[in-house]
Amino acid sequence: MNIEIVSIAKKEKSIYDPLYKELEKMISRFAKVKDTEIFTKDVTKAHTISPDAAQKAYTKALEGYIGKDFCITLHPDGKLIDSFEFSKLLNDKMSVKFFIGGAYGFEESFLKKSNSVISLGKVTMSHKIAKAVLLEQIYRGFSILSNHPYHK
Ligand SMILES: C[S@@+](CC[C@H](N)C(=O)[O-])C[C@H]1O[C@@H](n2cnc3c(N)ncnc32)[C@H](O)[C@@H]1O
Repeated sequence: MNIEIVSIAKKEKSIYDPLYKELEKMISRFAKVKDTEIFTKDVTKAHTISPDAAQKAYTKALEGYIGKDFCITLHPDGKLIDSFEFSKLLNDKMSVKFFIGGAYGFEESFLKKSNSVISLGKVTMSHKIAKAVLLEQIYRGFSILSNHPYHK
């Protein structure tokens, strides 16, 4: 199975990189994870204009990715699900794409194009922390599906 995490984020070194690597290694027995970070010139410019302009720029930057495969968008106001429901989203899929937004989140039209819009909890996290939590839930989800003791 292939998983791609597409984030509105600058391609730069992060203190979380070793954690991402470790979690991706754990997941690798179940799926291959591709980590795609996108931050276009339009996004940089839109950030100086308004939150609406920023959201529109995110949609434009991500339009080549949404609509292909099973698309799951992470959004603080999305459907609050537990790890068992999360695991069902991974079940029987060849390719899944997860989307993590920028500082201003997603515009409604982008959310409507997603197959599923989920919340990882009622708190708002930075995109970098959201990616770490997402990776851990992906590993936990596969552990649930394969009855591996990690999830207990
Ligand atoms: C800094 S947050 C954006 C906050 C923005 N005010 C909003 O309402 O979406 C950046 C990204 O991290 C992800 N994120 C942060 N907290 C989340 C949560 N509790 N559940 C799901 N995704 C979350 C989302 O993809 C979000 O677009």
